[in-house]
Amino acid sequence: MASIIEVNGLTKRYASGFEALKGVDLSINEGEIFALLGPNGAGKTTMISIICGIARPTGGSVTVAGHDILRDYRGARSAIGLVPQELSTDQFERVIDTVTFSRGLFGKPRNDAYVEKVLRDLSLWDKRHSKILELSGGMKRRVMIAKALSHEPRVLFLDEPTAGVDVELRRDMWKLIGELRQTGVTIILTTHYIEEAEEMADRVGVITRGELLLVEEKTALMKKLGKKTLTIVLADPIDAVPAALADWNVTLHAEGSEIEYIFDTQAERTGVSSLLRRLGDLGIGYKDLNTRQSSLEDIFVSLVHQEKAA
Ligand SMILES: Nc1ncnc2c1ncn2[C@@H]1O[C@H](COP(=O)(O)OP(=O)(O)OP(=O)(O)O)[C@@H](O)[C@H]1O
Repeated sequence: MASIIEVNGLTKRYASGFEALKGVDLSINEGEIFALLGPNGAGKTTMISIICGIARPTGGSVTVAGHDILRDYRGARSAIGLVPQELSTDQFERVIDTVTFSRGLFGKPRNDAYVEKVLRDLSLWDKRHSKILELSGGMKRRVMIAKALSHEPRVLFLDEPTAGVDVELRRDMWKLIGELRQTGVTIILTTHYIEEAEEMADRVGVITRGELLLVEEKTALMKKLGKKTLTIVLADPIDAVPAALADWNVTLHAEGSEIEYIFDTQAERTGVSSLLRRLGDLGIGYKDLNTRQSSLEDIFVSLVHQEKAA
């Protein structure tokens, strides 16, 4: 598959001396939806800002559609549409004017038919003469996307496209992003929400503390993520995990009153029923059981641990 973005050995050290990116290598395939996942402060915005020419790298190189972001900034930038996290648009402007104007900023000749298509695709055509301030939050977000698409970019960056929006709007946004992909545009989105990546991405990259820990096909990653934690609340606390439970790799918590067992929900045998049977055999009673899905946080933690162990 042809790549549209090539990031090589990218580093960023802020003036404060803080190293926000520590040598990132990444290749984005043309036409894919790539989700960049990471906790707060991982370096997602820094990376996007560098690719989009808003921040300068300290080292390494980036090309977008073959254009080096430093040597050929204009070429690289014109291949990119950026939808920032915050709404940044003149509230008093009318929808169609702001989109037309954005196109002009990139030196593209006026093309009313294209602007109409973008507005229709984003269900904004009926609102084209409305002032931005008259629109709902969801529509404002769509105006931001329309602006980003106004100069016909080949890559669209969406920084936290659904941060702080309700469930319904989030679903609408996912549908919309799926539709945009059908038009051939490559989409890179940053998110905290694992479901967002699960719903949309072809590939997922996990970044933490300035390092890209992994880049994987979503389906492969989901297999890894299909883990749950079972908490067994014991009737009476125990001092240590009995040797007879060694096969389950359980851990003791809450001063010996809870046993935790992490299991793979995709596995043929999760080990849950045999664990409970073994507890019964050992005469260890329990008064409550609960399970929870591994959160993104858990996944990061386990990835970081794996990384350290390796
Ligand atoms: N201008 C700056 N000067 C110094 N440090 C900065 C600057 N901008 C960002 N940082 C630091 O770099 C790190 C990465 O920040 P960045 O905004 O890229 O993270 P992020 O992954 O986008 O986080 P979030 O999910 O919170 O948006 C953070 O520790 C942040 O404090």
